[in-house]
Amino acid sequence: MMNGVEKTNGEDVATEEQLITPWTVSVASGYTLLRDPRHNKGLAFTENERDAHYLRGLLPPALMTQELQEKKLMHNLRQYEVPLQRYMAMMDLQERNERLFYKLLIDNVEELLPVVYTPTVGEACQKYGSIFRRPQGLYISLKEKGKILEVLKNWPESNIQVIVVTDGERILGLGDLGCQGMGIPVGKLSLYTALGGLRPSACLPVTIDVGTNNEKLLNDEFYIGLRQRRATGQEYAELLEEFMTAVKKNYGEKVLVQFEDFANHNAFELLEKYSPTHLVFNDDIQGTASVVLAGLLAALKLVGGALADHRFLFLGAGEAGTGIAELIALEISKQTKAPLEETRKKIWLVDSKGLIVSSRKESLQHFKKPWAHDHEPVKGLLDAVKAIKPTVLIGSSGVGKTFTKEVVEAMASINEKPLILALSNPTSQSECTAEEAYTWSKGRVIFASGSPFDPVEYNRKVFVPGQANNAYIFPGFGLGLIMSGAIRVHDDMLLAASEALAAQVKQEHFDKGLIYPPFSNIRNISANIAAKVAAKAYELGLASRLPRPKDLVKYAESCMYSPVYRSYR
Ligand SMILES: NC(=O)C1=CN([C@@H]2O[C@H](COP(=O)(O)OP(=O)(O)OC[C@H]3O[C@@H](n4cnc5c(N)ncnc54)[C@H](OP(=O)(O)O)[C@@H]3O)[C@@H](O)[C@H]2O)C=CC1
Ligand SMILES: CC(=O)C(=O)O
Ligand SMILES: [Mg+2]
Repeated sequence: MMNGVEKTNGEDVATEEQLITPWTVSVASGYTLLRDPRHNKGLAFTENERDAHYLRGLLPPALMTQELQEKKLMHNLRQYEVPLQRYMAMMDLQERNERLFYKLLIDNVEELLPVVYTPTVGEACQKYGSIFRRPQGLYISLKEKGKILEVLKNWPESNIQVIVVTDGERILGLGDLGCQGMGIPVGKLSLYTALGGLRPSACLPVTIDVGTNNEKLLNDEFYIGLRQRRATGQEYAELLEEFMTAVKKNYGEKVLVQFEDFANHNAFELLEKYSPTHLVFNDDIQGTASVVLAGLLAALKLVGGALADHRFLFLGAGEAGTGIAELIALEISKQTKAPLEETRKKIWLVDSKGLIVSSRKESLQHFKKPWAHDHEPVKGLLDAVKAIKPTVLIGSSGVGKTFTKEVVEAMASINEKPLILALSNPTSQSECTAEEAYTWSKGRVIFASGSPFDPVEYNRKVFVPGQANNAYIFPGFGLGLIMSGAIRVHDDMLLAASEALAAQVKQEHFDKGLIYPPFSNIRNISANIAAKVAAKAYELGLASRLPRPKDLVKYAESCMYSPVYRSYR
């Protein structure tokens, strides 16, 4: 197929009573063709195409291959020293020539991921009002209440397979960025295509705007969102309900809705509410859990023992922290046959008030209650490390510089090879830098972080930090769901994705101290994750695409979008 997972829902499904949008389909040519990012090839249009499509004179005479265009653009991008300028150049390219954008991203993934994704996308969201040029997704605000189905029909594509939606309340570790959170669904979906092979036209970025509590944005004359404080309670729930209903009605049961960067007081509730009726996935809770579990499973080769032999301590007990904790407990429970209530006891979490212990249970949010184990109260992280003596320390608080020298030294005094994951994004919120982790542990730490760090030289040895980011999981996970026609997400699919990712870590990676494979091989990794997720969907009876393809890895690869230019007749 080589052009993305095939379309799943027919276009003419409206009944006689339903209103429809009168779309016409026409062949782009001439000036319009050059301005159409999906079909534009710039100087790569051949002589024949220039004749046949009325392009003569609209282009200078030179012809360029896509490879040469790529070389030129990479050269140009590298001239920019300011990361945000690179981001804007990439967004301009996406709006000018989509295939070239994806070719660049796929072929230079390690270099360009930090540009279109964390950390730069964080800064882009903060300044989105100033850098905004063209809308790249759908904005659904309180003003659209009662009209969301119509709004969905305004989008030029009707065969949508994945929606990434945010309400902008917890953008990375940067807090409430309101409507400017749009950079996140746009960035995540560009990875769906580049890393997971979904067709760009099948991807829909959505930002739900219910206001913002960010005073700075409310007072910013360039702010692009509703200038009011956040709607909550019934008003919020009704808008979300209308959105979820409209999405299913418009795109069918098999459209995947990925919730992204919602604040935890809504995230858990939305996931619980819509899991039974929709194909939904919360990337921050579930995708992060799967990627971290994969890293831990791989790391056992370096630190020894089984997962059940380890003790885990988290700084941060929100979506990421408790999501990961629950998946670790589930995996240990599957491996040892011990009940979840028992396996959870190997896992401890610290929130802004200190260690989560049973004496705090009454006042805890519901997602923290399972982690309130018997222990005397402990205030700070350092004391918690000393009290719990974890083998694994995971940062998921969104607060930077919290893994201090004392904390890392304490981990290194307890463990020969301490495992430390600083998950918070972007780089400014990272719990510590890679250099700090290697230096303070005297080169003994196994370290990975949510945002990328360069390799570090310590004591004449080069250490390569891995990137523990859900970007390893969600593109392949989503591909697996879509190619199998899955109708629901199941926890066992998350475990399958973790195992598939962990299996991709080879000896050469372990030798460098890595617990994740490099992103340079991500499309192959995604195909393997997709195959395992799809296999699980078939096994659980949740797959609707029948018969089941025999070789799921090959099938996944055959479904993946290729950015190579097509020839026009
Ligand atoms: N690497 C990756 O793939 C991913 C990384 N992340 C990152 O994780 C971070 C957290 O995200 P998420 O879990 O969704 O956020 P939440 O808001 O759901 O959770 C944050 C948690 O951190 C706690 N916390 C805040 N400040 C402190 C502090 N000073 N000391 C101790 N605990 C503190 C909060 O405590 P309290 O409950 O008491 O307020 C809360 O439990 C973000 O930076 C995000 O970018 C998220 C998803 C994926
Ligand atoms: C990576 C991601 O999803 C986050 O930081 O929120
Ligand atoms: Mg996120």
